[in-house]
Amino acid sequence: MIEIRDARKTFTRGGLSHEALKGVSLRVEKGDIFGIIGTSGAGKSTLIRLVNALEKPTSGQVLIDGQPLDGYSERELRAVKKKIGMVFQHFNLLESKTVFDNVAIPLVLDGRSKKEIRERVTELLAYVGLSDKAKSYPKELSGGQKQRVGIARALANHPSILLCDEATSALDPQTTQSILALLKRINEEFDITILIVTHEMAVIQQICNKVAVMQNGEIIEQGYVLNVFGKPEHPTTENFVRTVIRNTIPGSVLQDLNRDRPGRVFKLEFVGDSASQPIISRLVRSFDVEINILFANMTEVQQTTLGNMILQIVGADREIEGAIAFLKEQVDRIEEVEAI
Ligand SMILES: Nc1ncnc2c1ncn2[C@@H]1O[C@H](COP(=O)(O)OP(=O)(O)OP(=O)(O)O)[C@@H](O)[C@H]1O
Repeated sequence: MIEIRDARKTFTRGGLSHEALKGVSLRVEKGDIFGIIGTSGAGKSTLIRLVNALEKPTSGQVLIDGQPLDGYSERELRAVKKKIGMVFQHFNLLESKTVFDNVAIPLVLDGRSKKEIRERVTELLAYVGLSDKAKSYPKELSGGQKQRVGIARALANHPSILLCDEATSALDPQTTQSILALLKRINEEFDITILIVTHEMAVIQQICNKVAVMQNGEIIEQGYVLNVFGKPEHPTTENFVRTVIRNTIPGSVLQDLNRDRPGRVFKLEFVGDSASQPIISRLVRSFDVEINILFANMTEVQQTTLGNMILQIVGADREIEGAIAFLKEQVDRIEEVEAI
């Protein structure tokens, strides 16, 4: 379990100070895949560096399994850090060492025997699917393979926490998928808590169960991924959600629509079961209206379907009002799109 309590971090350079974290609090429970998303400079990396004690907060506390990091001696802190694996955006592999030797680094530093190292590295390379690359050098690997080496190295000491700083940002979409699948498998099979920093909402959507959105050194929204995706509160969160769940139509379409066939346009959102109900056919059977579906989309988040639809309702005012009242009962959110 990771807990951050009102952490502030001020960097001072050349007489100028910058507050990178302005009182951040969050709690990552055992077994979570917790995503931190934010634009560049939001403070994400600084936050993750507090968790592995690469930085100390200017004020506030970081607790691992209930114990504050600032309460440990240097020696105790080293033991705690051994239980925290780190995966980096640019892999941070040693180019002069083979894949085997890169994965072995934490074990060598920990003073393990040659036999132990050989067994553990062999096991890890098999786990990440790179048994045949043990003698290769990093420059002979693809980006995805390099990241698998980075992940194997991070797992070497049987950590209970894995920190991933933009672990897929340097990879193409297909490789990103396979690395995310590997992280999810690690979380499930070894019960490793994962804290993942990213600027891509698709990463959050695919593997995280909880998310915190950061902006200018603050957490502006946090919660279960399904809730945040279903009902983003802050405009920045809404913008992030819209990068993976689109729900807009071009203004020109709206303009043509209202000129050719005046009606009212609504955005609907469905969560879970309501996404699979035949709501539109019930609507046209119950009210004397015409429905023009302009956009429809379904996305899966945490094994739950989120649906979005934009539709135009044409008909007499009274019928449209009846249809809106019906929709309000059936869908999770309804919002009128203003005419242009
Ligand atoms: N060691 C440092 N010295 C001075 N300023 C720093 C230092 N580390 C980070 N900062 C500043 O703190 C702010 C937050 O940086 P941080 O790297 O945590 O953001 P980020 O959200 O991870 O951004 P990115 O996605 O671009 O990495 C930035 O304005 C950055 O310039």
